[in-house]
Amino acid sequence: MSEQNTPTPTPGVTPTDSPKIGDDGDPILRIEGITKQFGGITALDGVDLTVDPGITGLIGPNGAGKTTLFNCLTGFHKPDDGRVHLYETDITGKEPPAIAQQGMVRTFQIPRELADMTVFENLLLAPMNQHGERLRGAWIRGDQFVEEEQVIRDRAREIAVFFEIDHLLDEPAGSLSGGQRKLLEIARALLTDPDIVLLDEPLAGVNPTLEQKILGRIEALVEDGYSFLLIEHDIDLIMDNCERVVVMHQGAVLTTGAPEAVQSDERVIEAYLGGDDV
Ligand SMILES: Nc1ncnc2c1ncn2[C@@H]1O[C@H](COP(=O)(O)OP(=O)(O)OP(=O)(O)O)[C@@H](O)[C@H]1O
Repeated sequence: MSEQNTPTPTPGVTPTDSPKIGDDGDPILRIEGITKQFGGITALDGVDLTVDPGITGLIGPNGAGKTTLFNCLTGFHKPDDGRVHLYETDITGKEPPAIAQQGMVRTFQIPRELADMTVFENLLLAPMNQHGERLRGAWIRGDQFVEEEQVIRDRAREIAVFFEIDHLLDEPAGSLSGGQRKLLEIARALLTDPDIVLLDEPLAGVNPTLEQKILGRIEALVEDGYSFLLIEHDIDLIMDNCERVVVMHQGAVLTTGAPEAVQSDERVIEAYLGGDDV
């Protein structure tokens, strides 16, 4: 990422009691043999993958299985076979709130905000839905118990400032532009205090200025110890902004590696030229 896109990191985004793990280089995610079928369609055909700290791009032609993998990792679909470990914890088959409590959340291609509620109310809902130890710890400052709702409200405001949507807090979420909805979606994910966020095409349909803003925020969050797995169809954007790239094809991992290596891999070129658009 270019320096001009780098925002000032906002300390308030990083919870005081939740050190981001991964400095020692251990993988965040270990995915072993994940399969998923829909009727006669094999969407995932034995996905093996480790995801390291930082920002990892996930690419592949249409129908490669990227979104289905996100769904299987975050509990929205139950895999038919295989295991998923988040750090040392086996999270296979758990429900989304339980996986969020363990430290992994996802955003959706089509943001899922509640249109009739305000932006602020939408932000408050995210952690309220994720009651658990991870957030509860943040409510204790020293020996003093701070009322949970006030802490959540404060963090919601901090994160809104960080994503520059604080001027919209009282607006109905349904009145936001497409790009602002994407910012709200990521902000909501951050409020659950994750270690890793799975972003499903967060930049699709976003204008270039906002795109750079979102990328800048992600970069700042990575510096703060958060990790991201990012589905994106704009290959140049993935190559410019990701430390590692995973390529999926026909329900399996075709290859992983540094952007330059992946870009020049004949199998990757063939997969994309083989029919589908990027
Ligand atoms: N709920 C579902 N029911 C039936 N088939 C599904 C379902 N979800 C996904 N599929 C099928 O599984 C395969 C993988 O789809 P998936 O959406 O995971 O691919 P993708 O790589 O995310 O594609 P795209 O880049 O177009 O979003 C496709 O053949 C798709 O039609």
